[in-house]
Amino acid sequence: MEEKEDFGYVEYIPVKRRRLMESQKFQKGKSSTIEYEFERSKLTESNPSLLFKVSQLKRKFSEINPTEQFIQQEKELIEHLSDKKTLVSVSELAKGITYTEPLVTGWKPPLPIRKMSSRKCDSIRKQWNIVVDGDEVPQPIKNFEDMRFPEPVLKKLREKGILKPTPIQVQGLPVILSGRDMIGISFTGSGKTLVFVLPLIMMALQEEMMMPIGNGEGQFGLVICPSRELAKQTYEVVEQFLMPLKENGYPELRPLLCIGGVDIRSQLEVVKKGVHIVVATPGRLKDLLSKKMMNLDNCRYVTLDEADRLVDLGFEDDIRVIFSHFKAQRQSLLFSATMPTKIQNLATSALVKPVMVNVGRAGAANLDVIQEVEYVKQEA
Ligand SMILES: Nc1ncnc2c1ncn2[C@@H]1O[C@H](COP(=O)(O)OP(=O)(O)OP(=O)(O)O)[C@@H](O)[C@H]1O
Repeated sequence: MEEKEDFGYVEYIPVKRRRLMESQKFQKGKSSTIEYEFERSKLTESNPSLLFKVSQLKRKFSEINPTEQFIQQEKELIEHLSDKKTLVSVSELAKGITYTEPLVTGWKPPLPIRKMSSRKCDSIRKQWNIVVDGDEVPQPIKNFEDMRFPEPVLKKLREKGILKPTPIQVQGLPVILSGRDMIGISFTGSGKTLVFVLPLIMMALQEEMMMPIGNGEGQFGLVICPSRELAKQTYEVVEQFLMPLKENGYPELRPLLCIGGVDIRSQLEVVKKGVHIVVATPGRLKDLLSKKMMNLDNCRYVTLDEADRLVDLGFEDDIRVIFSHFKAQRQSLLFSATMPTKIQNLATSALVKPVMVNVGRAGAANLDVIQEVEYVKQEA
């Protein structure tokens, strides 16, 4: 009985599988090499290997001169490298959070400056060779007093012989004090350190007054530098302004220099007491964050100093890891001497409605500028 039933049984084959079997029958007899080539070319189109990309680039560049080749190559490679990478934290990515509005600070310039017309602002910028870009750019301010720094800070500036702000300070300080994200393009020695250090100290003071940092708690502000030397110099500038504030009855702010080559235990001792401001190089900072010896839970202000060097030295991935530790929106500042595509990509992914302040020297080395050298015969 059972046998009879089995004999008449026709197994049901789903339509999808049937189609597949039909197509396999059809494909039989065709050369397997052709199939393989076809599949391979499909794969190469959708996900080309590095070797394939390089051979394509080489073919493309054989017809253009070496300078154009270099610029084109750099552009293409940067595009491939920076395509999908963004500077946001893991939790932000997971929750689909994107910030659309800048942070608000309690800082406001005096009324006459707030009332300054945009024409007047433009004429000041022109006079100081400042180029700006962005929405609702805060007014430039031509003296430190109107920036409303506390007296101990103003006194320290005077002691250092710093009487009038430099162009990047005239525009950069009001932008940052008002809470905006900023891209600062300036050359070495333009006075940019104070542009991010002074608002950092003001912000940390304000936060400490509202909610003091407890033992073992993390910092309000972070500066990331490409070298230990630069980090040390920046840390010293921070210290110079914290001292007079403390002496004049302001809350104590503890800074930390977080760099490689220094005994990690001494850095952890400072962390235990709770730190307000950290000046770091990417490697050591990433290390401490990954080992959970430090966190960015309270951090709401971050500066990437010399961003072009940070990228050139290969710290881009470390910076991404560091940014993945943020828990909330922060004010982000990026300083660079040049603005090649890779820095633009970094800025776009990290900043919210940024203001760009450019006081770069005319003719400074830049990817958009082709520099040609012509050799001439010396006349007798
Ligand atoms: N407004 C100012 N007036 C006079 N001197 C200033 C002013 N601002 C900064 N300085 C001084 O100029 C020097 C260079 O400033 P700073 O280090 O901030 O420049 P920088 O652009 O950060 O340069 P670098 O790229 O070398 O770090 C410092 O000694 C600083 O104290």
